[in-house]
Amino acid sequence: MSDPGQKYPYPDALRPDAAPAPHPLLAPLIGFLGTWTGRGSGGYPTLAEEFTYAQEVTFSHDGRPFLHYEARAWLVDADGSPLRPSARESGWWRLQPEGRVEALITQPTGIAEIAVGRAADGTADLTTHEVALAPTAKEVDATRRRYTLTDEDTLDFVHDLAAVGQPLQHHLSARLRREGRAS
Ligand code: HEM
Repeated sequence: MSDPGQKYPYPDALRPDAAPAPHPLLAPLIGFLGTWTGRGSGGYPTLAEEFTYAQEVTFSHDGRPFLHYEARAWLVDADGSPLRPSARESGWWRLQPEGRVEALITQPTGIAEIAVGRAADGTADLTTHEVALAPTAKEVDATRRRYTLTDEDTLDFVHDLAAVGQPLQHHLSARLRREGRAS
């Protein structure tokens, strides 16, 4: 009989050379696997001030053709000291043939996004397919998320936002470094 106390037997992998072998459809984004940390800045016309933030982003896989995505940001002061927790989100990036991506991303602010786009050679460009809002969430109409591996240890991220009556425009940019590498 199987042991009812057994742990989940299929842990996620954070590296392409770790088990399980990555699914071939992950190939365009294989360089995204791992944990990334870095700094960014952001703003929006409705906000009184620009802000600086730090972020930790993780992409992992379990051998199937999707990535598990997790991101946590916190606001920092000019010295980089933490001020308070900020945006968090997690989800699934489903890789399709020809580098097509379908991403499902949810946030504790009551926003659930489905974004679609393309991945190729260490870049991903995703735009909103649908947004679903919890009754008390802020109004978000669309986003565009661009990720670029500028080298194997550097991931640049730009996020545009159409929300609270404003047209699609810049909300965030960040440069993330692979965890464990000098910044
Ligand atoms: C690294 C990730 C992010 C950071 C650091 C960040 C930071 C901020 C900050 C500091 C504010 C001002 C309100 C406050 O102080 O909390 C804000 C507002 C907002 N953000 Fe973000 N954000 C992030 C990601 C996102 C994402 C992914 C979305 C939507 C999909 C989003 C949508 C909004 C909206 C709708 C507002 C409210 C604007 C308003 O009411 O005027 N943010 N964000």
